[in-house]
Amino acid sequence: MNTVEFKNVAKNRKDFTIQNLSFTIPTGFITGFIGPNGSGKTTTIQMMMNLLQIDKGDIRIFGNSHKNHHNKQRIGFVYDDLYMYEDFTIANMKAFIAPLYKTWNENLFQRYLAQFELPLRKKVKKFSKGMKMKTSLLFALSHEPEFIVMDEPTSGLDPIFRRELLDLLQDLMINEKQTIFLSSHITTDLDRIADYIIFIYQGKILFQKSMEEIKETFHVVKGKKELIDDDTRELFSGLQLSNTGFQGLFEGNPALFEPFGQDVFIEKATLEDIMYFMTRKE
Ligand SMILES: Nc1ncnc2c1ncn2[C@@H]1O[C@H](COP(=O)(O)OP(=O)(O)OP(=O)(O)O)[C@@H](O)[C@H]1O
Repeated sequence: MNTVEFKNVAKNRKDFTIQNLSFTIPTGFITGFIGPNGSGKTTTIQMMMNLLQIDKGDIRIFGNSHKNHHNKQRIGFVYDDLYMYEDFTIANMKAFIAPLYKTWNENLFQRYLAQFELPLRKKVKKFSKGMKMKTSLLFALSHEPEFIVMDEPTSGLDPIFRRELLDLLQDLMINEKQTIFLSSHITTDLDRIADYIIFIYQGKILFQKSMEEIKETFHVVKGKKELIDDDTRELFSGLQLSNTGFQGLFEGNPALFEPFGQDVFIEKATLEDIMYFMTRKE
């Protein structure tokens, strides 16, 4: 079952185009959304949250149109821009936000407030970036959403809280109905917690795969430069040549390289390797 379905979505911005964007977010899993700067992650999330009009295509959330305002009750949206609330304190924000949600859980709010060590009576505009992210997370989680959407939640967080956040997300998954979608540059975070990865580059989806499949099929192959010719070059999704050697990203069964014996060195690719090689311009 899918919580979200994008079908052939198109959007033209000034110098940026998204065409035929199709992907799904499976229910009950953590899906990571990766791509280099400016590849369209925030644009995609804004379209999903109906903050940005789409030009063409169809977006479904919980099987409904993404414009259905009842969806909001069931979604927790986390982002670090709280510009609407700059002059509010967390106490003011709660008075405003809590009544909007039928499923508001005050005990949970108090628990996260203490856990995140946030001040109740300080103005949001005096918060650091990390504190704003924590505040957004606090409100998103306190109404017990089925679907949590996070745009770069770990950027601006110190490594200790980043770790805590990732642990918290994993704990949330114990309740199997929950679905999490998060964009991140920090691919090591996703290596740790994601079940699925969607990779976007220049407004196009390069792939959507399970972490298991990624770990099985993507490898970095290293060896001497002489091994690269027109035929072997074709094997790689991205290649880096130095004076003496090469490194390339290979997708498929690495047994293919067995005949090369000690002449090549093969290791499993990390998400960072995959992003690096697949977006390399030779
Ligand atoms: N308000 C806007 N009007 C016009 N173009 C925009 C606007 N916001 C973003 N863009 C353009 O859309 C493209 C995609 O940006 P987007 O923020 O979606 O990428 P991203 O993958 O989230 O990047 P990052 O990782 O840097 O946050 C960029 O070329 C950007 O210049």
